[in-house]
Amino acid sequence: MEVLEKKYPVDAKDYKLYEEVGEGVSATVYRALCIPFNEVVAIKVLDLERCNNDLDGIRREVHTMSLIDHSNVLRAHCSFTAGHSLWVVMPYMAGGSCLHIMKSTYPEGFEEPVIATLLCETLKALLYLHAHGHIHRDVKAGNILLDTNGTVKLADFGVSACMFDTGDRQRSRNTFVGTPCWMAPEVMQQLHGYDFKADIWSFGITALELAHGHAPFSKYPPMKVLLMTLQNAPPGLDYERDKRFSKSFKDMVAACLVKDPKKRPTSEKLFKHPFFKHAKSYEFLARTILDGLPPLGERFRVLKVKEADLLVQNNALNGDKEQLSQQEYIRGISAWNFNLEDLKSQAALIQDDDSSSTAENPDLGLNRMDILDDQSFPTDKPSSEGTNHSNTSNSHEDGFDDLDSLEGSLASFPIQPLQALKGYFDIGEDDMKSIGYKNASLPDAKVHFQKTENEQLGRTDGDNLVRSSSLPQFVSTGQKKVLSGPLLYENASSSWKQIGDGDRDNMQPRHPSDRNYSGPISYRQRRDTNNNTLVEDSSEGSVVQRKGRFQVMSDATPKGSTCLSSVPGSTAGLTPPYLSASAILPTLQYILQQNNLQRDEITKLIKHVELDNLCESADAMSNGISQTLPISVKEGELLTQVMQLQQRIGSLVDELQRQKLKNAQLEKQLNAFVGRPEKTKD
Ligand SMILES: Nc1ncnc2c1ncn2[C@@H]1O[C@H](COP(=O)(O)OP(=O)(O)OP(=O)(O)O)[C@@H](O)[C@H]1O
Repeated sequence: MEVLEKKYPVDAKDYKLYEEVGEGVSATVYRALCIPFNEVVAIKVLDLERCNNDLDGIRREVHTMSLIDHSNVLRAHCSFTAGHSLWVVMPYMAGGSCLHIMKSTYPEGFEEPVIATLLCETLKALLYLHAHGHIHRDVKAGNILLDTNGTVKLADFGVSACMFDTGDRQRSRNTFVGTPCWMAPEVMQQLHGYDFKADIWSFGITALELAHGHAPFSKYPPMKVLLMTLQNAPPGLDYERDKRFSKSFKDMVAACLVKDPKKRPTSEKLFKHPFFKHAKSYEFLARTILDGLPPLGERFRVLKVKEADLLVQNNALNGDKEQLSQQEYIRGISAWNFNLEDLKSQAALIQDDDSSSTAENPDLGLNRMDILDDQSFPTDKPSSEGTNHSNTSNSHEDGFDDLDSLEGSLASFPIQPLQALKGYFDIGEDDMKSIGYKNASLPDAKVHFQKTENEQLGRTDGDNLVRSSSLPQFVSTGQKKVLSGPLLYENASSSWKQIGDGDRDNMQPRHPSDRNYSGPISYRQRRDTNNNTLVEDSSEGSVVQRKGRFQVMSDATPKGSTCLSSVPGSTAGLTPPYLSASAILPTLQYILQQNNLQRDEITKLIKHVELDNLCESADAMSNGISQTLPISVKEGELLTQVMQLQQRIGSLVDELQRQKLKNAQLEKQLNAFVGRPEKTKD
C-alpha cells in the first residue's frame, strides 16, 4: 500500500544509473538509485528512435502498466522521457530473469519442482491480466523475473505490448513484431486475430524453455521458426531426455501447445491442472536457484563477455553474419519485425484444422491434446514412459535437422513453398526447377506415405504421421496413405519414408540425392554435400534485412508480389476431377489475397512514380524549362484548374476580340447609315 502512495520523481536527474543488468531489443535495463528515496530501482531505458510507435502510445501503455496491481506482475513506478529515450522506473528484481539464471547456472534447464513453482507464479500473473482484459503477448523466460527472496514477477507487460503492439498495429502498419519461438500459430497467421489464448501457447513454450534451457526451434532463423510452428506438430516433452519429467508436466505442456486456440485451456482452467500442485513456495526458489548467485550486474557482465567471445569465435570459424545473428537469437534477445503478408497468405492455406484431417481419416491428424480437449485434466500420475509420440531421436527434437526435412515440411504447403518464399530466400526459377518444383501442379501428383508402425497398430497419434502435412487429406484405403491433389510437392514419383519412430515432423524423401541444390541458389540453408549436414549459408537474403537485432522489414520492397508467380492460377484448369471444392477454396482465397496485395503494391508504385515525375518536372521548370507538369493527385488537380483557367481566359480574350470586331462592323454600318464619315483608326 505504501508503494502506491509513493510518487516517484519523473526527472532523470533524480536517478543515478549504476551498472547494466539487462538488455532487450530496444532497451537497456540498469540498476539505479532513486536519489530522493534512496531506493534501488531498475530503469529500463528505451531508445525511442528504435521503436516504431508514437510516444503517446508508449506513455499510455506505461500508464496502464503502472495501474496493474498484482504481486506477480511487475508494475512500473513511473516513466518519463529523457532526450531520445523513455525511462521506465520499476522495482529492481535482483535475481534477474529466469533466462539469465539458466544461462549462467542451469544451461540444461531447471528441475521440475522449480519449473512448477516458476510457472505457477507466472500463471497467477496471467490469470490476473486475462481477468482484467489484458494479453501479455510476450511470455517467455526472459520476462519472468525473480527478486532475491524468490518472488516471481512477470515483466514487460505494457511496455512490450505498446512498444511493438499498439492497437491495430498489424493492420495499420502491416508489420509484425513478436518473438517467433514463443509466438502462437494464430498470432503468426493473423487471419482471425488472436486473444489471450496466445499467452497460453507462449506459456507452454516457456515451460519447454525452462525444462530445456532454451525454447524449441531457438536455433533456427525466423522464417524457419514460423514455418515449423505452422507446419509441424506442436513441440512437447517427448524426447529421451524428457523422461525425467512427470506425466502431469507433459500433459500440462501438451494442453497449452495445441494449435487451435479454442482447444487450449484458459488460464483459469490451466491453473487447476494437477501439475501446479507441485508448486512450492518462493523461499524454495530462493534456496534452490538463487542462493549463491553472484550479483545480477556481475552475472550479466560475465554473460556478455561469454557471448562476445562466442560471437568472435563463430565469426572466425565461418565469418557468417547470419550465424552471429543466430547467436544473438540464442541469447534470447529476440524481436522480429517483418512483413507477414506472404507467410500469412501461405498460412491461410494451411489446413491445420485437426478436425478436417481427422474427418478425412480418423487415423491421421489427431493431436494428442484433441483428446484432452475441453476435458478435465488427467489425474496426476508420475510417468516413466513418454507421451504417445515420444521421440527417441534427440537429433530432431527442435525441428529439422537438414534441408530435406525442411522441405518435407514445406512440401505440405498447398502452394509450391520455395517459389512462395523466393523473395525471402533468393531462389531463382532455375533453382526451383532443379529441386523438382514446377509452375503448375500436376493432377497426378501424389505423395505416398508408408504406413508407420503406429498406424498399423491403429494408434491415433497423429503427430507421428501426417501431422507435418497440413493439407487436406485425400486418403485412399489400402496399404498406403495417399495424399494427392494438384497443389502438392511435384516430386511425386519419389516415395517418402518416415524416419525414426517418433520423428513426427520430418517426412523425408527417400532419394534426397535426386535433388540438385547446385547452381545459383542462394538459400539460407544449404546442404553440405559431403556430410549431409545442414550448414548455414553465409549469404543473407536481400529481402530479409536486419535492423537492430533480427528485425526483418520488408515493407520497402513489394515482397508480396514475390509469390505471385507461384500462385497456382492455372490450378483451375488443372484441377483433377477428384479435387473437392474445399481444396480449391483456399487457393482461390490465396489468389484473392495476392491480388489485393498486388493492387496495393501497384498503387504504391504509381504514387511513387508520379511523385518522382512531379519532382523532376518541378526541377525542370525551376531551371526555366517549361514543361507540362504530370498529374499528381493534388498538384495535378491544381494544374488542371490552372490550365482550365488559362483556357477560359484564352476563350474570353477570343470572345472579346470577336465582340470588338462585331462592334467595329456595327459602327461602320451605323456610320454608313447616317452618312457620317468613317472614323479613322488611330
Ligand atoms: N526490473 C528489472 N529488474 C532486474 N532486471 C530486469 C528488470 N527488468 C528487466 N530486467 C532484465 O533486462 C532484460 C531485458 O529487459 P526487457 O525484456 O524488459 O527488455 P526488452 O527490450 O523488452 O526485451 P525483449 O523485447 O527481448 O523482451 C530482462 O530479460 C531482464 O533480465
